[in-house]
Amino acid sequence: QRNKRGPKTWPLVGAAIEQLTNFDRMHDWLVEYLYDSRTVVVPMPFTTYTYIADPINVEHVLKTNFSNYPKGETYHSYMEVLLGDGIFNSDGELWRKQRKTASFEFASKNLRDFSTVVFKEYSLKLFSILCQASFKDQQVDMQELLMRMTLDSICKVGFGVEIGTLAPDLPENRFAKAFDTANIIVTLRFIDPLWKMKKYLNIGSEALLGKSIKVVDDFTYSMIRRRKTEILEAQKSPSNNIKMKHDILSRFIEISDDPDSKSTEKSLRDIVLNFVIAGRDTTATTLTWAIYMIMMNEHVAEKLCSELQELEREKAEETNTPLRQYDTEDFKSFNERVTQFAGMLSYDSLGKLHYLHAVVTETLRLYPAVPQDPKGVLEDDILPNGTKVKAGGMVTYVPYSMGRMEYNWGSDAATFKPERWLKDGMFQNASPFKFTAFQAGPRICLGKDSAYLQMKMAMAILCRFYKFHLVPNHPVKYRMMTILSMAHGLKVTVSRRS
Ligand code: HEM
Repeated sequence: QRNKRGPKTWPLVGAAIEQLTNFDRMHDWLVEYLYDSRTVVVPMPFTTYTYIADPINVEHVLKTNFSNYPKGETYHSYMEVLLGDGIFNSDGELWRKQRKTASFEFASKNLRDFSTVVFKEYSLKLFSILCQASFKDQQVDMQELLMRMTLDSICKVGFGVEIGTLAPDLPENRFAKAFDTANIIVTLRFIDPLWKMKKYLNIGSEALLGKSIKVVDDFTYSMIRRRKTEILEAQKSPSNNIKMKHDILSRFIEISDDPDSKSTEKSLRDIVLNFVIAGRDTTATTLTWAIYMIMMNEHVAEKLCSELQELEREKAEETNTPLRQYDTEDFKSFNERVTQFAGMLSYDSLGKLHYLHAVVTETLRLYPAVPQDPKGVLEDDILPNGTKVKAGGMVTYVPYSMGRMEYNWGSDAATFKPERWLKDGMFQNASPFKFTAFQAGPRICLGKDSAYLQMKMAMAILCRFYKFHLVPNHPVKYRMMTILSMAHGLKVTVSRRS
């Protein structure tokens, strides 16, 4: 096999041995192969995985021959217990219908306005926790805090409910804990060959999964019932002036054919949980890597802070309101000033922060929250570069590798350089088939704009007023999961900026 590109293969087991021995560093293992050849074929026992990093092949799989590359039955059966038949976990007509309705809802101004208020509120809660830590000189785990922030936010936007995991004493919440446990266990099914047996016998991780799903379901169904009652009351007595809610669940109840029907409860449950799963870890993980990137690149942190100060000055001038003086040693004046700054942040003003947009996008190029994304193959096909793929195999586009390839980004591909996204100071998009952090084609991420809104809100508030410092010797590496989270969290100390 000396002249062959790709991992070493053996009879029967294919390349499984090399892949398993590199499991913990699999994303970088793929980078090494995809660097030499843009497509890597990895034969495994009973199937073949084809990994692709060339935008031409990616476009073929995600768009041109989209119908040949569904999520597939395996993915559906592993995830069904948590995601049901929600948008994330369905193909064909079932997916198409949900996509249409959800796209319409996501474009709504009401949802956007409501999300902006929620994202600001929770970014400020995180700000307060960091403020306490900075005065007490305490270390914090940014990843844990950001996970709490995005969970609280998506529960508010998704169900219209406060679950409060970001309260100052960082309480545990039954739903949050059960949701996290369920999410981890279904993900582990992909590498645990014994999960079906454990499920049948109701033992170990599968028994715990069953219990966690029950907690998640009880909570979700009680929310659905509560919202339905509120909506029916509001519809019955419009004169009472009961305000209609803008959370995703309420919107879907309102548009369902018969809001009172029991049959819609399961699909409503699936809709909401699919949004929680799609939007929570992805956003928190990206924010965690973004904080890490600005810590490692001080000039970026400074440039970002300058852009935020510039916005502050402009807004103060526009509204003829002087900026409040503050003293970083004085808790009260420091907090009053951040409240003033937060008041200046709206959907429109965040839209003007081109450097911040570039910082977040550059983070996603090198640390995409979904580092690889496999698709099933329905029928034999030939990719544009001539690679043959067989029905029943898997084709995986690999955003983590794609972002690091010189053939995609030039000789400085490995460097964190937000400027690559700017032309005359304005953010310029790249082709979604080259920058694939949000996928591309008909199934491109539906929450992209919402995610940017939340990430920019949080980054603006935090990076204007804090400097982050990595705790010495804290190991930063990814955990091998479907989401690119940090294996040991991100331990930092925080200092206040004048
Ligand atoms: C940085 C943040 C985010 C990233 C990197 C991201 C990335 C992705 C990716 C790669 C997919 C395709 C997944 C697949 O093929 O299974 C996807 C799909 C999706 N995302 Fe996001 N996402 C983010 C945030 C969000 C948010 C905040 C929401 C909603 C609140 C959301 C909603 C969705 C939905 C509904 C889909 C399924 C679309 C479909 O299958 O038609 N995402 N996202």
